[in-house]
Amino acid sequence: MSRAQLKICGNQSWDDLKVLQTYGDQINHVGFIFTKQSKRVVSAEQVSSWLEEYPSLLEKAVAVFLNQEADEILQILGQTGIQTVQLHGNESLDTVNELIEKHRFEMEKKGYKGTLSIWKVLHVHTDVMKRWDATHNQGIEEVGEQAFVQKVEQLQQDIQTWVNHVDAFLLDTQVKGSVGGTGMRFDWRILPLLADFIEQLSDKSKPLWIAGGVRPENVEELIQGYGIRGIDIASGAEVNGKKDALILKRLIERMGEENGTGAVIKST
Ligand SMILES: O=C(O)c1ccccc1NCC(=O)[C@H](O)[C@H](O)COP(=O)(O)O
Repeated sequence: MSRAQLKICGNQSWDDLKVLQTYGDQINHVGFIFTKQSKRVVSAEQVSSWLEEYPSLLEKAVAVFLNQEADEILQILGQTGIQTVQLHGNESLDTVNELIEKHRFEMEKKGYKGTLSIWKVLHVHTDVMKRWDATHNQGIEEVGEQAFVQKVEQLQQDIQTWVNHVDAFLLDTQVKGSVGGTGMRFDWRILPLLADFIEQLSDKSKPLWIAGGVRPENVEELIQGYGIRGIDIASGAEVNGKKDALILKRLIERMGEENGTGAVIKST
């Protein structure tokens, strides 16, 4: 039995990292966002100075990008030393392959061994699930269910496309007009259909992270109810845009000491 894993994303300051350090052992990954489209954007200079101060965070660090060129991503990785990237947009397989190749070349040139770890984000739109729910309640099942089934099939197709090219999947809420870090959850009833699918395709070895509106009040539902083993939070650990020690404490307490089977995707 082991704890579900925790990633705290969108860290923006020394103060945020100081708060995270208090719970260092319980936090498996810390995320930094390098897209200007985020209100939580940080620069490579800032992050490398923070990681110099807190070197134990380097191996936990995840660099988040949104539809950026391979060369820009590589430059930021080179400056910060981060080796895990979260691709949050509609990046193509070509971009990912270019990224992997160029990263390998750079590492070899420097005589380093490290390999790049790639997490692909898949977006679950709030609208489709709401429509499915609403039409179900009104008994017009066919239209709503069709939209739901189409969305599941599309996500399953995306999983199939990416499964052999990435190290982990992250599901996040897609809200019209926003790109991430929305603080809104998607309809988690879709989870078994996607988690089981990933499990079948990847022989249980592909971690699945859930983001979007997770907070202390609902994290148990994800872990106990859906067997999820990777929890990703930005807004749900903040007060006025800053990471908050009390919320983190509550979150970690709610996640429990030993809260599952240790399977990364889901317990069966
Ligand atoms: O958080 C952002 O501002 C953000 C902006 C653009 C792309 C990604 C972004 N966040 C990445 C994350 O992994 C967040 O943790 C995830 O979106 C969940 O956020 P939240 O619902 O706020 O917990």
